[in-house]
Amino acid sequence: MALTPLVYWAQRHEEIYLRVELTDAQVRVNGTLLGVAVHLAYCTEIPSGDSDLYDHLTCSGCRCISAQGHGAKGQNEYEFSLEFLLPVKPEVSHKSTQRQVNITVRKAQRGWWERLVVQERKPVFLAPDFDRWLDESDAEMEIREKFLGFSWIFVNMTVRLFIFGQGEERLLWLKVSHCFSFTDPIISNTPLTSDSLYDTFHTISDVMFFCQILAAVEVLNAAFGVVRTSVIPTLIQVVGRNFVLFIIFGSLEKMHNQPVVFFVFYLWSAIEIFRYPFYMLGCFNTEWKTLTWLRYTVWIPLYPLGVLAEAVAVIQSIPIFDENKFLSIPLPKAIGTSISFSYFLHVYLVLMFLGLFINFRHLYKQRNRRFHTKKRKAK
Ligand SMILES: CCCCCCCCCCCCC/C=C/C(=O)SCCNC(=O)CCNC(=O)[C@H](O)C(C)(C)COP(=O)(O)OP(=O)(O)OC[C@H]1O[C@@H](n2cnc3c(N)ncnc32)[C@H](O)[C@@H]1OP(=O)(O)O
Repeated sequence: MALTPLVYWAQRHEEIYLRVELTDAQVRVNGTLLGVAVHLAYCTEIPSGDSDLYDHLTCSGCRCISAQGHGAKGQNEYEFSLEFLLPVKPEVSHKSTQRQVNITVRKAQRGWWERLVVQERKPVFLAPDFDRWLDESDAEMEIREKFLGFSWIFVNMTVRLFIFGQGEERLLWLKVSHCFSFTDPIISNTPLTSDSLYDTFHTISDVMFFCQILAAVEVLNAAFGVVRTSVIPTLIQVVGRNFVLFIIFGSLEKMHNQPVVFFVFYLWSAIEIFRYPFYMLGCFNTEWKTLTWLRYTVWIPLYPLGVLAEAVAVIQSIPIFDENKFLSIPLPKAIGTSISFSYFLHVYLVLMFLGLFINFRHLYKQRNRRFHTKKRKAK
């Protein structure tokens, strides 16, 4: 008689994770012993007979899953069936180890399920997977905090620009030309500390540090498949921003009063006030067309401008790193000098434009995928 293994589960908005405890499990598919694997079948109703019958079944609204394993130890057969609360997609991915089988099932519709199975009393072999467990509120809190942080930054900077910018003797073009002055980063260091363009770092940096540390979670989310996004573009985005924030601005006091900080922070936050609400609505299966359009369009001018502003910051920091030797690599006394960090910054400038190219292409594809799929569906 087949035994029922312990099955642990957790969910995200798009996926269900099942962890089947099946020590040394081996599985037969069509009679062949495949080693550690799992034999899954979907059906619209719980299968009554041999689940091999359901092996290649594809259905648009699958509701249940059955898995069958063959344990090497004691030659036990293992089997379980679950009838999901809501439909799931027919594709399934699974990974087996010596101790367990991890199964990922995609929900047919994004959303948070109140429980996993149709019946209100959960089967005895089913338990929450506390290693991966997230409440709906946990999943949304992270986006909400980043959104609130970036909104605060954006609104604060806009208000300060209007209030402190008024009555200013300097003309804006002069400020911008200061921002783009590569030769003497100290020129604009001293005057007008009340000017919003010059004291951005002091007023905004704490919140920006907080938001960008939190943004590192986006890479983990992508890497562990919590959200449907590519790891490389996310990594480039987070590493690129954090390099400028922590190394260029954070570690160099002389950069703190540079107007370029204003432009970089403003451009970064300008996209996030659309991106995070777009993700938040997505969590509730809701779409607001204007917001979707803004999320997938505003980056077109913002991304190149953002990278350009970052490049200006990097170029402005080069003479400072040369002067204070911070992060330079000391060489043996016989050679008697050190390798300045500015050499790395020159290489980084090239990497930035490579990163811009990769992410621009990624966002362009995301835009096409989003709008063209929608158009096809509408037809
Ligand atoms: C290897 C390291 C090398 C380092 C080299 C460094 C070089 C650095 C150079 C580049 C430096 C760039 C610095 C940045 C500058 C700026 O930011 S300038 C300002 C303008 N910026 C932008 O416009 C970029 C904004 N950022 C992004 O868009 C993303 O970070 C992205 C990774 C670039 C793209 O996002 P992505 O997630 O891939 O696309 P989406 O279509 O939005 O999402 C895909 C699906 O995933 C869902 N989703 C994603 N996140 C969440 C979430 N947190 N919660 C819920 N859902 C989420 C999303 O809804 C999509 O799902 P579907 O709707 O079902 O498709």
